[in-house]
Amino acid sequence: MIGELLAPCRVLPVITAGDEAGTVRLCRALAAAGMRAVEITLRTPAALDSLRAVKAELPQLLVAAGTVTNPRELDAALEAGADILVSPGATASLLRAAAERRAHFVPGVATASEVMQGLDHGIDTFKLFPAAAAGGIGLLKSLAGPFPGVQFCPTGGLTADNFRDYLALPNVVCCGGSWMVAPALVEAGDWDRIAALAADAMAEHNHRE
Ligand SMILES: O=C(O)C(=O)C[C@H](O)[C@H](O)COP(=O)(O)O
Repeated sequence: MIGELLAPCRVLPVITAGDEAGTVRLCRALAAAGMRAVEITLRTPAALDSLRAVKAELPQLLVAAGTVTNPRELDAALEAGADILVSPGATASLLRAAAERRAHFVPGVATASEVMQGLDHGIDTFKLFPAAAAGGIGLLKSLAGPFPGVQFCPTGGLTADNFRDYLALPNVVCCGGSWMVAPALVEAGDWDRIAALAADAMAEHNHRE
């Protein structure tokens, strides 16, 4: 189910929200360039209000809350209207809370044991985090053996140059990354570059469909 939501998104831009208006503007540019989903990390004071504003202004955009690290944040993100909850990790309390709320939860994993803990809670789609540092393409290929039904959204260390190599793997449902919303681009208001990187992320190239 969550895999069906994520597959058409291809790339999930990981946004650190500065303020509501700026985040809406950024998300509008990403949507205009063809992106279908964004992840707004709960790392800044403006994150939840920004998420709420993006949901109100751009209802067609799938909005994930990122950096959800405990059940309190999970509830706050759901209350703000998040469609999906993404975490860098997979604690027992988060897995339990997400199951109780029947939320679309994508826990972060980097090992086989963490995947198995998620499977025990009925989860089959995970964020691989930190993807590049944890083993990247080689780790994903290795995990495909014991976990044939499991899909990953690798995030952390992906770039405009390598994300297609990740997307081409059969067990990768989509990729996460901040390269098209890098703070330097956002602060400089380089909307053309942001739009070009976003459009490139959505271009088909060699992605399996
Ligand atoms: O806070 C989270 O939940 C995260 O997802 C951590 C990082 O922001 C992403 O992994 C993006 O990483 P980069 O694309 O390497 O910038």
